Amino acid sequence: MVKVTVCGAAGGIGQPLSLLLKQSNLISHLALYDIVNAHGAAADLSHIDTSSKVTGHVGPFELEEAIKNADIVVIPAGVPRKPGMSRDDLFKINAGIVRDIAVAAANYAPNALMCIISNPVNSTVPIVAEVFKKYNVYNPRKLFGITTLDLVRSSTFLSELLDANPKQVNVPVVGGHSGITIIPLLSQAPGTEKLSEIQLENLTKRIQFAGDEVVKAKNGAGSATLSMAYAGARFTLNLVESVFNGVTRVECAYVNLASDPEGAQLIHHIAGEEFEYFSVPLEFGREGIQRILPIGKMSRFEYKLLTSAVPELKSNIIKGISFITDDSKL
Ligand SMILES: NC(=O)c1ccc[n+]([C@@H]2O[C@H](COP(=O)([O-])OP(=O)(O)OC[C@H]3O[C@@H](n4cnc5c(N)ncnc54)[C@H](O)[C@@H]3O)[C@@H](O)[C@H]2O)c1
Ligand SMILES: O=C(O)C[C@H](O)C(=O)O
Repeated sequence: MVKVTVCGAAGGIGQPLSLLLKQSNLISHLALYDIVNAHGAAADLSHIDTSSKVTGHVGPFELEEAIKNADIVVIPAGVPRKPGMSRDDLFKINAGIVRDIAVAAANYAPNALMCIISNPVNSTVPIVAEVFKKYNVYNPRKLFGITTLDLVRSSTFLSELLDANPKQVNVPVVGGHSGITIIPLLSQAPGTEKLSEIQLENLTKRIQFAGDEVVKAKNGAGSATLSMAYAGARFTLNLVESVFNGVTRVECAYVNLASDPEGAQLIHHIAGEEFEYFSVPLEFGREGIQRILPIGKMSRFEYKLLTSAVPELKSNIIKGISFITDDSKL
């Protein structure tokens, strides 16, 4: 019996993500929460002939029911970018939205695995951690910023260059989830030794700024939704398989390095600096994060990317943490 609550379920990501989750037999209850239209989305999805029950919940008064005893809470709630905006520009609105959902989760589903999609992910994940700390229910092994879209894009773009099947092309992506903090470790993917330095640089930039490609193409109507729904479902279902079915899975995600102090040490050693959150390859297990896996060998170019990413990443993390620690009402 696995209950998954999607917060922001009526949105551009929320609806197709919920559709993909509805197809899984591993989920028994799919609870859709939003401040608008979640009853309609739930009625619609509930006609699909898979075994999970679907319920809809609208507005803060129905949040408790939506989130109560959830095993997994996935959060794609909040505003998306328009052309010319950075992910950090979304902080003003999305930080409060994610905080309020985290407070409800800390109260009504303190053991849930928390999967954060809302941007800026580099800051919203620390926000959830700090809320859970204030409520004394924090387990860093159960908190994830979903960066799967960076992995999906890396596989797609690299496979185009190599003329290969994207399903057989895997690139670890570490760091954070915004521009230069996205660090694809292309040197670890077989076949990239055939690419020139310029090709590797261009491909890296394309992966780092792929979100802008979609924002520009949508021309004011938002950012990636369908590819994100695909990525979010892949991540969530891998987590369900590991935690509830005992199948070991490996995925990269943006996590608190306190989830595995030994793994964290290796990362700090490579970076030559300490930071609390980083996207890393993870092995999932019954508790959520079982192990942070080594990030492996990096090229000199990738090492430079890491050095340039750290200041922005650190400032994003501090911004998220202080949003909660400076809030005396919580
Ligand atoms: N992590 C990633 O890789 C990634 C990828 C794409 C988009 N995103 C982010 O996901 C977020 C959602 O994007 P979208 O395109 O689905 O936006 P959207 O506007 O289409 O949908 C957002 C939904 O959130 C709902 N919402 C607003 N306030 C809420 C609240 N307090 N509680 C519950 N729901 C609330 C809205 O009603 C809406 O239905 C954005 O912040 C976007 O930047 C992240
Ligand atoms: O680009 C965005 O704002 C949305 C998302 O983070 C993405 O990478 O597509």
